[in-house]
Amino acid sequence: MIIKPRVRGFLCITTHPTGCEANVKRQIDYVKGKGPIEGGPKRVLVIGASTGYGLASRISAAFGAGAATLGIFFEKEGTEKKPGTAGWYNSAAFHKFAEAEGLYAKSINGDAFSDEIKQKTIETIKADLGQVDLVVYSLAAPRRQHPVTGEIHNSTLKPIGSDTVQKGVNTDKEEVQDFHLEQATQEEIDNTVAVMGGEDWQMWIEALDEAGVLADGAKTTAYTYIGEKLTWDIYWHGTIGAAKKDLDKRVIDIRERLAAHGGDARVSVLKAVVTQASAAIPAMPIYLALLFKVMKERGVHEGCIEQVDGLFRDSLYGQDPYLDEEGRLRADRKELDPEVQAAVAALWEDINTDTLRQLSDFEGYKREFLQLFGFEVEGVDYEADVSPVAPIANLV
Ligand SMILES: NC(=O)c1ccc[n+]([C@@H]2O[C@H](COP(=O)([O-])OP(=O)(O)OC[C@H]3O[C@@H](n4cnc5c(N)ncnc54)[C@H](O)[C@@H]3O)[C@@H](O)[C@H]2O)c1
Repeated sequence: MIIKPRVRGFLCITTHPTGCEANVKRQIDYVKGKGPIEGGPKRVLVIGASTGYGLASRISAAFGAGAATLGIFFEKEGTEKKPGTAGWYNSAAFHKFAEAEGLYAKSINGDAFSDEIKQKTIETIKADLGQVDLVVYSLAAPRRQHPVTGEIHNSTLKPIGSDTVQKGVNTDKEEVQDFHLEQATQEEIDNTVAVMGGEDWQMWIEALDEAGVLADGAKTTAYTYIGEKLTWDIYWHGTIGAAKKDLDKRVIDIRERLAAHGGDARVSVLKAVVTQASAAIPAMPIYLALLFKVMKERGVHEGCIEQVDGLFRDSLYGQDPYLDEEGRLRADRKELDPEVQAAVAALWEDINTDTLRQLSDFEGYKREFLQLFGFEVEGVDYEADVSPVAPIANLV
């Protein structure tokens, strides 16, 4: 089959297996090029392991620290007629490369919010690894069925306290528009916290700990974004920010639990990057296009793998971690550099449909967006026939 991109809003409904494999390979090569991660983890569980920051975490652990990895994700397999999701192909490629180097890799495809998948994970760890010494929590989901109440919570991306008008780019028409965003109701805030807050992270750690599968000294981290004034209305001060603040609350108990066995729990703050999750956030595409322009000009542009590889080396397993006053690990320092933020803010003022391409790196944003789905990846022959059926070796 010849597969071409078909973009619908913030999604691309087709994916390219060869392009996804090339993306994974590039990330592996990046990590290997940096050399081994001193004192890195050896048995790692990654929840949300198939795309974005979770995939980069799995790659950093495996190819930087030589770790055995167990990955949890929710993806769709391709058929002869229809491509699967990008995370499926990424994982198939990850398994292929890991196994070629003799690295243990197993994956579980299912709903990480459920008790069933937590149990399956625990059984797999017991059978194969005994225990794990790092748990990365990198889920980004639009909904969650609560395992106790059975209730389905849907997350929303809205401001809190008042309606706002936010400049954004209509990615279909490629026009800059004002988007009117209605303030969230309390119910919407609560539902977003239920999906993207820390309860599920805490449930995971409690279940793993009670089953005795966390090694002495085990660490865990969950990822967050804070950003600066430009995105605060929609992010940090909005519904998703409320969920992220819940991580900051929950981490205290999680840390206490792990500290009892010499371990640690941290929220890690990562920079804004293009992922399937961030493409759905209003104002993020335009912010990213401006941020790319400014950070590329300064030679400090980074994507998922550069961020996570740095987080592992400098902070999670570094001698002198970048900690903030709240005890979070910070990998977003270059994005929040006041000079970078001031430059983005100045461009933001002047951006409109006519100046979109001149003032921002919208082309770079679009390319990275398509690359998430395996398109526009260098060195890939998109005219070549490709099978959408790609098995994942060692799927539990
Ligand atoms: N993208 C950014 O700019 C950014 C910045 C800082 C922090 N973060 C945080 O990083 C984390 C990961 O986000 P991302 O941007 O890499 O997202 P992503 O969409 O690329 O990845 C989400 C992952 O979660 C998995 N997943 C979703 N629902 C699931 C379910 N029910 N069961 C099992 N797996 C499920 C997916 O399969 C995938 O592996 C999030 O906490 C996000 O807030 C993202």
